[in-house]
Amino acid sequence: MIEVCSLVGGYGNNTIISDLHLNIKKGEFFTLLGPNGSGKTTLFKLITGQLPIESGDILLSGIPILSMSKLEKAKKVAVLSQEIHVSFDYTVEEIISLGRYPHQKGLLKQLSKRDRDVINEVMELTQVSHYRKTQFRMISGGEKQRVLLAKALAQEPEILLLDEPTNHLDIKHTFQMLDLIKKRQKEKDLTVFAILHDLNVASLYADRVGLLHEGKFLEVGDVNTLRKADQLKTVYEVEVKTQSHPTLPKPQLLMTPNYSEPTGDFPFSESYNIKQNDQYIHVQFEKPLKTISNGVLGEGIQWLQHFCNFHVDKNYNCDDPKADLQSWMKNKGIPSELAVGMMTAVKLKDMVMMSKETEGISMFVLVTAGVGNAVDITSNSLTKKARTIGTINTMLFIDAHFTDGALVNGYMSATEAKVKALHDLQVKDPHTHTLATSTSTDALLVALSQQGLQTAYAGSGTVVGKGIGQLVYEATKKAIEMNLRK
Ligand SMILES: Nc1ncnc2c1ncn2[C@@H]1O[C@H](COP(=O)(O)OP(=O)(O)OP(=O)(O)O)[C@@H](O)[C@H]1O
Repeated sequence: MIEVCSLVGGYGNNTIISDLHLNIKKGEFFTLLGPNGSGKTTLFKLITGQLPIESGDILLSGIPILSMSKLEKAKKVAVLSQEIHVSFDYTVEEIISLGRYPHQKGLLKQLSKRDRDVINEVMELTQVSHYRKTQFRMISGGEKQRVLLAKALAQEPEILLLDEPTNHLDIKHTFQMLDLIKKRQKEKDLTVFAILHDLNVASLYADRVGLLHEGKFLEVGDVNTLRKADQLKTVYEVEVKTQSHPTLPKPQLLMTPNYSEPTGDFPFSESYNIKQNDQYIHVQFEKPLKTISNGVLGEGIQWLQHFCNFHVDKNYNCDDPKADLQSWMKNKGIPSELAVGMMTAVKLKDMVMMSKETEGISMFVLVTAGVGNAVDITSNSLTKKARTIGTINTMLFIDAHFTDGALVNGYMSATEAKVKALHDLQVKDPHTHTLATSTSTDALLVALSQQGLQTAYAGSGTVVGKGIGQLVYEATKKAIEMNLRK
């Protein structure tokens, strides 16, 4: 649909694009990426015909652009560039009507019924109908952008060329505009070529991306190209870390500024405060800790500062435990967006706290344990809703610096230690009478100060993993023994 072969172009003697090849398929959403000055706009202008080609070819729908008349091109291609040139006092509707010009017939070039239908449709689509009679110059930059997109769509093009279409838009309108273009791409098999600066937005919408570097493609590929952090560092000269979007299989990039707050090590053992009463346990740190947890609140991997375990009645009706925890925390002045929230029917005075130092790494753990809902995870029987007191809640705090992998390792080590405690105490699944491996609603958090040298492993083959194992084992065993004695 768009074929670029051995393209060379630029400004007079200043060649910017050199020997560039690109093939964009019909119905594809292609995004051109690259740092300032890499040649994106120059390539865009070569494709739109605003700049003359020095050598090479550009074919649109199989036809060389040099052999296309202006009208022929306007029937196939619509352009939305950054520069807004509207010099007359047109209304919004009049501007959009200009998009129908290539399709109008006869000398008088009047709008037909079909033209009017298309104009109304694109106005509805871009949500600009309500200012159809307003002067174009009277609307905001973002609204102008939507009107110009409506004009481009009114052309009913096969190819849509966009130079930073979301430049003046806020987040809501950026996503609204790209959703709309995406919908049009899918419904009308529209081919989209877009320059975007925001790599994360590009990752969410593009089928393929091209990374332009000094007038040449460093790589053209699907959005997973953006997972290559080293390549992005070469091009953009910034440190990036690629992560996956939480709900979509798409990469998202996180930048680390060269500037960082002067932190300095904080004295771990003096930087927290524990509040414990019949209602709740609240561990508060002076600084956020990197935390992995399956808590009702604060789940996944996050930087968090408050760690809470709330007591509930054993008949507690947990329709919306998240909302309950948020409101309880609000009452206590705890910011729930920075907290892990757990619940237990175990009496909180039976909490066990233990600490340990392993090869200079300090750690401490808080465990509340009930085993009424003990489960053998390998058995077939599925436990119904828990009716008795029986949850093991574990909060483990470590003064160390773990990679994300080590964080997962640490989580495994703590879990393995809990299972060993259950086995050594011969806790059984009441349904199968086999040894239990957990209770049906256990919660665990492992929180790290992220101070000192980075550790990549924290499994059973490491000193820190063993330390976690021994500490969690001792504390869990003691907490279960207290519960069993009741
Ligand atoms: N009108 C011009 N005359 C001469 N050189 C130009 C002209 N416009 C751009 N250039 C040069 O061409 C090179 C590429 O510019 P271009 O605008 O294509 O980059 P870009 O990737 O679009 O950058 P940005 O992200 O900043 O918009 C730059 O070195 C620029 O100085």
